[in-house]
Amino acid sequence: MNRKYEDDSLALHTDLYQINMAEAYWADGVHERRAVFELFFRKLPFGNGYAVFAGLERILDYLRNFRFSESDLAYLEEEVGFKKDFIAYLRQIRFTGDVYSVVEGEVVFQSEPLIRIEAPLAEAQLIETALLNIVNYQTLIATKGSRIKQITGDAQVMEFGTRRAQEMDAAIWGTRAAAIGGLDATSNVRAGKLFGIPLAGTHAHSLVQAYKDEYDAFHAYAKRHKNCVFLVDTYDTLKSGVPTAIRVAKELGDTINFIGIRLDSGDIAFLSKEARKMLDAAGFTEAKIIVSNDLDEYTILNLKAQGAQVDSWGIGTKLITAYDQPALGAVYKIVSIENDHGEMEDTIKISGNPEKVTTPGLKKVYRIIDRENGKSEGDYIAMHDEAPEQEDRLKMFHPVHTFVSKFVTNFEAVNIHRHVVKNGKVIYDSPDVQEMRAYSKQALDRLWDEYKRSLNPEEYPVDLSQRCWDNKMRNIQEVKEDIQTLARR
Ligand SMILES: Nc1ncnc2c1ncn2[C@@H]1O[C@H](COP(=O)(O)OP(=O)(O)OP(=O)(O)O)[C@@H](O)[C@H]1O
Ligand SMILES: O=P(O)(O)OC[C@H]1O[C@H](OP(=O)(O)OP(=O)(O)O)[C@H](O)[C@@H]1O
Ligand SMILES: O=C(O)c1cccnc1
Repeated sequence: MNRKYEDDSLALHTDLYQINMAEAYWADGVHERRAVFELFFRKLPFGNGYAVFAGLERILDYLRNFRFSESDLAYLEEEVGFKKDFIAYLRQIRFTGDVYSVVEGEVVFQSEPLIRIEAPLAEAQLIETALLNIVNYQTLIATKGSRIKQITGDAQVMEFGTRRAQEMDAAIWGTRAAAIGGLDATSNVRAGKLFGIPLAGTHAHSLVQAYKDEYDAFHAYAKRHKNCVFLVDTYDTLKSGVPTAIRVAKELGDTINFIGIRLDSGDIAFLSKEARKMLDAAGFTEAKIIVSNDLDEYTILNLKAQGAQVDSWGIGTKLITAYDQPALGAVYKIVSIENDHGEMEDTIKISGNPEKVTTPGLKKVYRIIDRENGKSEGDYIAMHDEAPEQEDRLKMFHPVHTFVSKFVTNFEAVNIHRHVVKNGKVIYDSPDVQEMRAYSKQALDRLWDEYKRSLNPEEYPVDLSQRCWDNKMRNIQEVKEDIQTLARR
């Protein structure tokens, strides 16, 4: 397409209001003030007891390349109406701040900062939308993938969703996120190439229809493919598909690896049990039964309860589109800003809903791990200069229902963030997706089962330190007093 402005940067992948705010900061001379922003979500998705973080690699790439291209600047000036002096400022802007983030595959929870940005105010503001865009989607899909994997256990799960994803970017990054969450393979070849995710796949009904009958289709496929999975539901699964697959597998013997069959319609529980009997009776006891068709963790759980004989699951639409909850709802909030005297000052956003009141100040998040059993007791948000790892006894209390509290002893307090960008330079090398997936599995092993069940899990504690809580209350009080003073004027 012949566009007037080339699509050659991601700097405009933002909301107009971010640029408008940056202009106000710049015109007022406060754009360079140090600011701290936190990215977090308030409610776990899918009614799950945890989420799996994903998106960091793309964020780092975005920050590394953050700059307004000449076509961006031309567009902003010519079409949106920004003035030349501000355009000149935008021309030279780069991301020069610091970023602290949890790693991809990390198990994360509600109301805790996943990413902390410490940067000049205007820079931190301009990157908000892209960061949220990336984390909201990727973390959502990684979590959905992890939820599915909790139900399927060791059985192979393949990601089949590209055709149904919300466009190409979603397919690619969603596939990657699903793999981080635990999926074993993908049918998306580009995702295999880019991220090293193992590829898997069978064939479609069109192959059978192109040859008219299953016998010829399976033979044609087997001529060029050693590993064969035959799709058996084009005409009649039990009368035609399965018997033909068995016949072709017998005829071809050792010349192929008859991996098994795929079922893609009908009553999966019934058909899989019948197919299993037929395969076993024919001597193909090792042949696998692969199923697909609008599956998600709920159908899979139900199918397993019905005794479905399934070795491998192919999951598309409901995973890649996060069908039952299309948005994570992560937000990006300022918690501290440099004042006129060059000191950092906490800032708070008040809301009638206590869960929406932000927690001010520069903070760190610790995972409190029981030294005896290695399990996570909860996450603990403390002011940056506290050192919970040096305490013997830690009081943990619910940030809203403060009477819910407990003391922990004999624990390890692990800072869950890594310093990933320093003075604008990326200092963290993302591991490959398979490592992230393994890391996520390990992180989940440290969670009690009560937090991992797919239905009505227990709420994992994400608590504030006493100082953090006191600081929050003080900030609320100060805002109230300021409002009263204003009202008296
Ligand atoms: N035994 C079962 N118990 C519960 N759900 C099942 C069972 N078997 C299949 N399903 C699910 O029921 C839904 C059936 O959908 P639908 O009626 O559209 O499929 P179909 O008519 O069999 O096949 P298609 O329309 O794709 O050719 C799918 O989500 C499938 O995963
Ligand atoms: O069902 P999903 O979880 O989205 O998995 C991907 C689906 O894609 C293919 O279907 P196809 O595009 O041929 O459509 P159909 O099977 O629904 O007719 C495949 O046969 C799966 O059914
Ligand atoms: O390989 C498969 O079987 C496949 C791939 C994409 C979508 N549905 C099925």
